[in-house]
Parts: sequence; C-alpha cells; structure tokens
Amino acid sequence: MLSNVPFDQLPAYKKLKSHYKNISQKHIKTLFEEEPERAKKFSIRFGDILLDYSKNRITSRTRGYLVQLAEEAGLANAIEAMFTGEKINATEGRAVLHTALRNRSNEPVLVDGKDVMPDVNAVLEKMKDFSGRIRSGSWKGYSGKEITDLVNIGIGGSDLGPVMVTEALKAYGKPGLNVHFVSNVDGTHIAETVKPLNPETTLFMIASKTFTTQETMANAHSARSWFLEKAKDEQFVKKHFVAISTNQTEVEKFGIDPDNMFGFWDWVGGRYSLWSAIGLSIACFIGFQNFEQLLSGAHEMDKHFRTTKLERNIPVILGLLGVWYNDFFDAQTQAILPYDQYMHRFAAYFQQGDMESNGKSMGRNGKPVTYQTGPVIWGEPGTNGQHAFYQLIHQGTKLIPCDFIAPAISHNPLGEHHMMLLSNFFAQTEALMNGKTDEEVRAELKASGKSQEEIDQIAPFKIFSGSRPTNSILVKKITPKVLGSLIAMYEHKIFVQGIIWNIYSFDQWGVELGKQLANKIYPELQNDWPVSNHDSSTNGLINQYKRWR
Ligand SMILES: O=P(O)(O)OC[C@H]1O[C@](O)(CO)[C@@H](O)[C@@H]1O
Repeated sequence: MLSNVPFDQLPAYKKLKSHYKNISQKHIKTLFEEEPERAKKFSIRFGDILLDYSKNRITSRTRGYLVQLAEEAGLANAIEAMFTGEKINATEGRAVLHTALRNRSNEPVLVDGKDVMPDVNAVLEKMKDFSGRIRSGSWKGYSGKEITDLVNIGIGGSDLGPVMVTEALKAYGKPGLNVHFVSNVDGTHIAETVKPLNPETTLFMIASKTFTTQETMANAHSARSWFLEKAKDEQFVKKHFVAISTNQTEVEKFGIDPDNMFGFWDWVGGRYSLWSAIGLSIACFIGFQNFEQLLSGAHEMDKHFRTTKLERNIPVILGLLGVWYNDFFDAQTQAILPYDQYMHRFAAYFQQGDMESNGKSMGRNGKPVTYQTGPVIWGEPGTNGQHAFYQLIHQGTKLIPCDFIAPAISHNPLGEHHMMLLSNFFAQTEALMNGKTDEEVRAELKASGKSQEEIDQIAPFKIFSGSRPTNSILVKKITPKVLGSLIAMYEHKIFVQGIIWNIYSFDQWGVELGKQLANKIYPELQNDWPVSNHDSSTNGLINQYKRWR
C-alpha cells in the first residue's frame, strides 16, 4: 500500500518552505564561491553516465531536507511495492511492472502469485526469432521478396517510444531496412508514409495495447486497403501484418493470424511499454542483441534505483530537484535539451512519459491536491534550441530548470563538429549559472570603444541575472545500453515525483473525455444537417465546417 499523506502536510515540507526563504536569494555563483568543490559533492557517476547537479540552487542542507521529504512520503516502500508487483496503479487495479520486462536477472516477479518472467521471456524469444527473420531476409512477402520497409502503426505509448529509440539509435540501424511510424488519424500521415512504399516489401506492425484506439484502427484499416489494392488476396495479409497487443480477440477480428501476434500484459503502461513487444520495430531495426543491450541498460538503472541510498540515487535526486523548483520556486516547466541530433525525439517522448503520468490534481487520498504537480515538459536538441528559445531561458521572467544531455563521443565524428557542439553544451550551463553583471557588461562595452552615453543606454539590456539552474548529464556515448539507462532514469524520476505529490502516476483518465466527445461528434459529421445541440461556439464551428467541406 502506498501512503497517501498530502505532500504539503509532511514535516519536511515546512522545513523546505522556510529554508527556501534563506536560499532563494542566493546566487549559484555564490554557492560555488562558498563551496569550490561543489561539483564533487553534487555529482553522481553511474557507469558511462555522469550526472553533475552542482549548478542548482541547493546546499547540502537543501538536499538533506529533500531526502527527508522522500523518506516521509514513503518512497523506499513505494519503490519496493512497484518492483514486487503490488497493484500500485490502484485506480485501474493493476501492478506496474515495466521493470520486469527488462529484468535480465530473471529472478521471479510475482503478480497475483504467478511469476511473470516465463511469459516475458517467451515473448522476447518470439521477438528474437521474428526480428532475425526480417533482418536476414528469410521472412518473405507475398511475392517472395524480402521486407525492406516496416511501418509501425500506433499512437501515444505505442508510437513515441519506438520512434524515439529508433531515431536515437539510428547509427545501429540495418542499412536497407527502413522503419516508418504512422500515428496521426489525419489521413496525410498514412498517405504520405505509404506513397513511396511497395506493398510487396512492406510489413505493417499494428501496435495497440487495447486494439480499439480510434486513430490506430483507422490507420490499420487504411493500410490494409492500400495493401490489398495491389496484393488482391486476403490470404496475403498474414505475411504483411503483425499485431502487438494485449487484446487477442480484437486482433483476430481484424484478420491478423494469432501466430503473428506479440502479446504483452495489463501491468505494462502504454507510456512504459517500449521494453515490451511494442519495441518490436526497435528490435528489427537495431537487431535483437542491441535491443537486449537497451534492456540491460535499463535493468542496471533499475538496480541502482532500487538499492542505492536516496542521496546517491540518480532518479531520486532528479525527482527531488524537480519538486524543489516546481513547488518552492514556482517553476512551471522543465526543459530537456539533448546535445545529440539523434536524440531529437527524447523530449517529445518524455512529454507523454511525464505529463500523462503526473498531470494529475487528485491526491491518492481522494482529495484535490493543494499544490503544483507535474510540470510542462519540453525541449529540442542543442544547438538548434539556442537559436530559438534559449533567449527566454537566459533573460526571460520565468525560471526554467534545464537538463542538458550530451555524449562525449559522437557517432559521426566529422572534423571539429563534435567539439563545437560540446563547447556549446559546456558554455550554456556556465552562462546560465553565471549570467553577466552590470559591471561586466559596462567593462565589455567600454573595451569595445563605446561612449559613456552609449554604455548607459545599452548596458541594462545586456545584463543576465544568471543563477538559472541546470543539470548536466554527460555520457560517454549514446549506445543502446546508455540509452536504456537514460530512459529508465527519467521513468523513475517521474515515479519519485508522483509518490511525493501523492498522486497516481500510472492511470490516464484525463485522456478519456476528449475521446468520448469525439466519438459523440463523429456521427454528427456524417450528414449535412446543421447541429444545434452543443454550445454556440461548437455549433458554429461544426456548421461552418459542413458548409465548407
Ligand atoms: O496502445 P493503445 O491502446 O492504442 O493506446 C495508445 C495510447 O493511448 C493512451 O491510452 C492515451 O493517450 C496512452 O496511454 C496510450 O499510450
């Protein structure tokens, strides 16, 4: 059982409130002057990952109070409850066991008294066999040709993880085997994706936990029609369509051979499912061995999370820092900024991971929370972001805690590119911390030959307050293993915050209302009669649409 005490009633919350008053005016630069060895004190090394969180507005005392907060929120018990298959997703009555999917130790994990590992391993074996056949060319299409193009059709958690990972690990992709992803119900997505493809060499993976999601089923049916236009014979569907789902009945209804179905279980949340059969496109693209490395990296992070004391525990520290800014500094957002072009979908992936998990306002005690919960997650790769939105991070009125992520070794060591990229990575966190004082600005302007009048006019605009908090996550190289650890690190960070905020992180009821209303409106669009049963705005928009279409 998870505890359910509102976070602002925990004793450490009050301590942090008054501590905040003392520390909030202190510049991070001053903290470094007071403690020149901060970097050592506030960094954690984990294999090929180094987290340096010293450029934050914290002291050892802050960390102590934050750790106390985690203890009082019952974090240690909650971690055990998750790993041991307790039904901590109480509003859906489910266990939360994405960690079992990557449990490389193979130690039993029980749900309702049954070890899930044999089933997990059986699906992995099936994925190994299938991905091997696709990659070797022994899986043939209906006309005897090898498969060259895989199209994953899914949305949300059945899309974002595979998209992000296949992009992040593109350097490991098999030449000649292309992966495509269709998610949007906008017909443009499927139409543009299949345009250059040949049905003889294309295989569709219909990825949907429920196999009832409107977008995915519409796209799957359109893909089937596109395929049959050329293949003609329904019998060929089984060579070109596989399903990834928990719902065998619906899979069979669609006409997919149950032999071509890859199962998973209700204890795998959609946004935590890339480790399951949902990762089939990943396994095909980077190869099963690399997929296993991805799982291993995540498993290593799981062990770290489960066994390391809280003040040395990476996901715990990241989670607590997030709480510190979200609830004491009133930061509204959190930026994730990878200095790695391959990681360009990483922030988008964790938009779902974090915002669908912790975008909740009802406490586990059934009462609305009286404090801020999940932040808005956003970000783009550096250095592109620098030329787009960093202005606001440096000089805007909002406090935006940022995670900077970069690999020391590039997959494309082209001339000096990587050194240039990393000089920006290092420079940005330093600049955000130090800022630029009035004095420094004036000295600079003077040195450039400006008159006193010009200096007085321009100086105020060139001042940077600094003290803008960042975490630096420097990794050796983005390998499948390192990526697996990074993803698991953020997953557990989200978990830590959900526990502290006393909310349920593993349901997503908020997505339902929009779905219900769309289903209600859809039949109203199927005729040309004006509607009058909604509010005047919705009626007006629907009727204008009907006049224009
Ligand atoms: O895999 P399914 O069942 O098609 O659901 C897709 C997505 O829809 C959601 O339920 C809501 O967006 C996500 O949690 C899930 O990842």
